[in-house]
Amino acid sequence: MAASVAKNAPSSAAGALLRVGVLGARGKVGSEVVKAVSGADDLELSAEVDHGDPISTLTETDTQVVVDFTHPDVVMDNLRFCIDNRIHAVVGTTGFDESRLETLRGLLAEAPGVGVLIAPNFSIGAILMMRFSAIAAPFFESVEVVELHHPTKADAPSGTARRTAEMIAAARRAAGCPPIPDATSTGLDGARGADVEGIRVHGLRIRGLVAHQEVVLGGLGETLTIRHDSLDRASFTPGVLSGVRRIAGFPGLTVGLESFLDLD
Ligand SMILES: NC(=O)C1=CN([C@@H]2O[C@H](COP(=O)(O)OP(=O)(O)OC[C@H]3O[C@@H](n4cnc5c(N)ncnc54)[C@H](OP(=O)(O)O)[C@@H]3O)[C@@H](O)[C@H]2O)C=CC1
Ligand SMILES: O=C(O)C1=N[C@H](C(=O)O)C[C@H](O)C1
Repeated sequence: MAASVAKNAPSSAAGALLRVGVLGARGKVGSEVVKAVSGADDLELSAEVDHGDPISTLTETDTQVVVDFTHPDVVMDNLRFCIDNRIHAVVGTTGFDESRLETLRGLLAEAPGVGVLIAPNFSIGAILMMRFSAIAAPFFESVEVVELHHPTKADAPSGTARRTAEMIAAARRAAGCPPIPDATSTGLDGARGADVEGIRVHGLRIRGLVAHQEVVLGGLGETLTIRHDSLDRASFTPGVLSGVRRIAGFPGLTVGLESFLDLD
């Protein structure tokens, strides 16, 4: 391990700038984060690391907080490095299931004071769309999630869709809702989408799109559609910067940027 104490006091408190490194710095979202960090008065861009660059740049540059927008296949190794080196991490990369989260909790237990935020979506509109969907879900018989993204997206369903479905399922369980009606007994595999805790999730990959989601709810003689559109990847950066500024105050694992917001 390169350091024995967490670098968990935002140095801006002492007048210095908080040193922020970006993993996936040349990617579609990472490059927007680089611009946003560079433009923030209280932050200093300490490292830009992309595929093929040495991750040790982070420790060599005394990076205090890392932002990761890379790929589901590499993010766990990146986080192992950060936690071992007592660097806080704000993670947008998707692909986190319960087993990955459990692994992170184990690693963080060995690194007191280090904070890791995993947020399936950093845009405020998407966070509210998820929250509104969970609030509405127990009031309707039917609910399904449709996510729509650019065709270069690595994973399906999107992390946002998976999390939305989990939140909806939890809200319906808590309210004692019966299973969603669906009489389908024949057809082609996949035609009804993926099943996330009893909630159907459908994925579209369409050239020209960025990141979009609809949650369609239905009851007796009515439907409600809750839709969010990220039209530009800049939509993710205010949430990322909030995470960067606050992560040191949240040691351990946090899932969802909403934990940092006052939504209740
Ligand atoms: N939470 C949120 O709000 C959002 C999350 N995302 C998620 O973020 C991730 C990235 O998305 P996006 O920017 O569109 O993808 P991109 O493919 O455009 O960017 C990923 C970048 O990471 C690079 N990379 C790959 N491996 C490593 C590594 N080991 N170390 C450093 N860099 C590496 C890639 O290089 P190369 O291409 O050469 O492999 C690429 O430049 C996805 O999981 C996506 O779902 C996206 C938008 C918002
Ligand atoms: O890959 C993307 O583009 C996005 N990924 C995240 C996800 O999988 O939910 C967030 C947003 O949908 C954009």
